Amino acid sequence: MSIPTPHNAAQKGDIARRVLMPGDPLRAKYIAETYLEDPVCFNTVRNMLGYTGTYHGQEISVMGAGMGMPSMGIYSYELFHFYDVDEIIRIGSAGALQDHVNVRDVVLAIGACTDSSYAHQYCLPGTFAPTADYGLLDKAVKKAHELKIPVHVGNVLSSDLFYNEDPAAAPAWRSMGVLCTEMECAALYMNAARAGKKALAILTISDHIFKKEALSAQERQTSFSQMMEIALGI
Ligand SMILES: O=P(O)(O)O[C@H]1O[C@H](CO)[C@@H](O)[C@H]1O
Ligand SMILES: O=c1cc[nH]c(=O)[nH]1
Repeated sequence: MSIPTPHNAAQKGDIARRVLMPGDPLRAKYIAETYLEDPVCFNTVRNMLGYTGTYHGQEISVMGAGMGMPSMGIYSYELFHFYDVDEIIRIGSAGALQDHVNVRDVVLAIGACTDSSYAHQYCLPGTFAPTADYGLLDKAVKKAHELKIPVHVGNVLSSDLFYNEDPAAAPAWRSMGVLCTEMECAALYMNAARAGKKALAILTISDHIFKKEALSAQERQTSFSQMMEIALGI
C-alpha cells in the first residue's frame, strides 16, 4: 500500500516514531493542544485527527484510533507498516472487573484476552497471547512509581462488545483474574507482534462493571491526566 492511505492523509515523515493513541479523536486534539509544543495536524480523514509535535524536545505524535478492534486494527497497521512507526501507546478508558480495581485507577496491560476473531487471520495452530512490549511496560511501571501514581499491572479483556447481553461473560473473565474490559488492546498487540514493533496500553478505569460506579466528566479529566503523565514520561 502506498501512502497516503484511504484512512490517513499523512505523508512520509509527518508522523513520529512513537504515537499515542486514544480512542477518541477529540481527545487526540486535546492532548496535542495541551501537552505538545508546536503540534501540526497530519490527518483529518474521517475526522480521525492526528498531530505531531514535541514533548520536552522529543518528537511525538498523537492520533485517534476509534472504537473497537477493526478500527484500531486499521490505524495501527498503517502506522506500523506504512509510516515507519516503532511504538504505539494506547491511552484509553476501561470498565473494572475486579473488586480491588476502582474507578480512577490506572491499569498497565501486560496482556489482552479477547472474544474477537482477530487472530484467525494468522492461521495459528492454537491460540495467541497478545502481550505488551516488556521494555515499554517496564518503563511505564518505573515512571508510575517515580510519579507516585499507583497502578495495576495485569491482564485485560479486549471485547468486541460494549453492550454484552450474555450475563455470564463478565463474571467468567473476572474469575480468570482479568482486571478490566476495553475494546482495542488485543488488536494493537497483535499488529505490533506481527510487524515486529512495540506496543503498550495504559488504561484509566472509567466505570465498574460490578459495583455500577462511573466517573463524572470532571473526574475523568483528573484521572486521565495521571495516565498522560505516565505515557508522556516513558
Ligand atoms: O476511551 P477509549 O480509548 O475510547 O476506550 C474505551 O472506550 C470506548 C467505549 O466507550 C472503547 O473504545 C473502549 O475501549
Ligand atoms: O470498553 C469499555 C470501556 C469502558 N467501560 C466498559 O465497560 N467498557
